[in-house]
Amino acid sequence: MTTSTRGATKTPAVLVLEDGRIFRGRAYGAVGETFGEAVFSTGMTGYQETLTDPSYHRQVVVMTAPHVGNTGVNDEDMESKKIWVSGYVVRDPARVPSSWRSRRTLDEELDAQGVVGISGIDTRALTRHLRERGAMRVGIFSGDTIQDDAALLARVQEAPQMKGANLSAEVATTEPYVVPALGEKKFTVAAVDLGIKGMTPHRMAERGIEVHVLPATATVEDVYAVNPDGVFFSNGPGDPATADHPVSVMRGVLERGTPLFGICFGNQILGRALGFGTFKLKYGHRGINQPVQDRTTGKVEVTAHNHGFAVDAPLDRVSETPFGRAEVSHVCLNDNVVEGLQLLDRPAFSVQYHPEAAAGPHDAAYLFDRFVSLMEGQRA
Ligand SMILES: NC(=O)CC[C@H](N)C(=O)O
Repeated sequence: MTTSTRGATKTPAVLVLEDGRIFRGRAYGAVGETFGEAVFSTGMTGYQETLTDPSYHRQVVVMTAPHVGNTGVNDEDMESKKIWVSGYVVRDPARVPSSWRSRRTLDEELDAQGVVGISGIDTRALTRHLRERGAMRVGIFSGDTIQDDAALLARVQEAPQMKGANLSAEVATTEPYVVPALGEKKFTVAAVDLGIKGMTPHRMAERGIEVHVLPATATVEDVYAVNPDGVFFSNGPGDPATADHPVSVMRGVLERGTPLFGICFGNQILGRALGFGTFKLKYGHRGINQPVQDRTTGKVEVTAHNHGFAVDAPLDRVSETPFGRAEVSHVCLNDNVVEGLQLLDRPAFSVQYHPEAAAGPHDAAYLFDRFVSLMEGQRA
């Protein structure tokens, strides 16, 4: 058990939404100011994985779970080397975390990494506001950065929008690296890192895959230089409409007919490579309790999500694309948003959600096995 050395801070903090709504609370984590897109996550657990998911870069995450920090921070559950959220909003922070794995409090960790947060606000009212009005820009200000409300609002309205943001290069590795297969090596996969979570190569390694993680700037030649049995495109932050380079690399992979799998941003890139559009959802899907139907089997799975954009593809028919026939393989049962795509004439598929399950239920783990089957099929 770790007890906070910081204690419950009394430093005032203000959260200002771009439409002028204001919430007042207390500083949580670092004291200062921050800006981003306000989004809410409905996960009751898994805050460490959320905070370190690079797809949250430039987003201020509002937790709908009222009590956050209960299990502190451990050294095992990070999905990348640092916290990527640009701000963190909680209602009631745990003062004394309790877990045998805890090493520090969440408050201390946020402070150590310079992440500005706010606590003690009505996160339910804030979430309802975002649900009605849509995701929007937000600023959090604490300590000396607090000015009069009009001045703070003007600052928020100057902050960059998420629509049109090209962010993969800001989070992805700059150097290639290899995640070795666990046990016998059966396949080699080139994984294009657009903001990859650590659990994803691990899930492949568990299946005998040696994963060559490549920078977001990798070319088709870089991908084939590792002599891959399959190619993977990762999750990542930003607007998929800006991801022209990965789209052209993916088209090169589809032309060659190498088995291909994409997750989240990777699904949006497959959508674009096939000629579909992408669009911004009103407030997105974030959490670990989202129902999805696999239309190829009819089975329903409960899944982890983190996306603010989606693919615009027809649900009711097979589409003709430059790479043959394609269909929507998965759909979200809450709102009919496209959650997966598959090609019928080539070994390629993707999902909009997170089968790596970090955090989240493991219902969708079969998708990694599907990728393995495609690679086995190619060898047969
Ligand atoms: N997790 C992801 O890959 C997110 C993809 C994209 N940035 C979105 O918000 O929809």
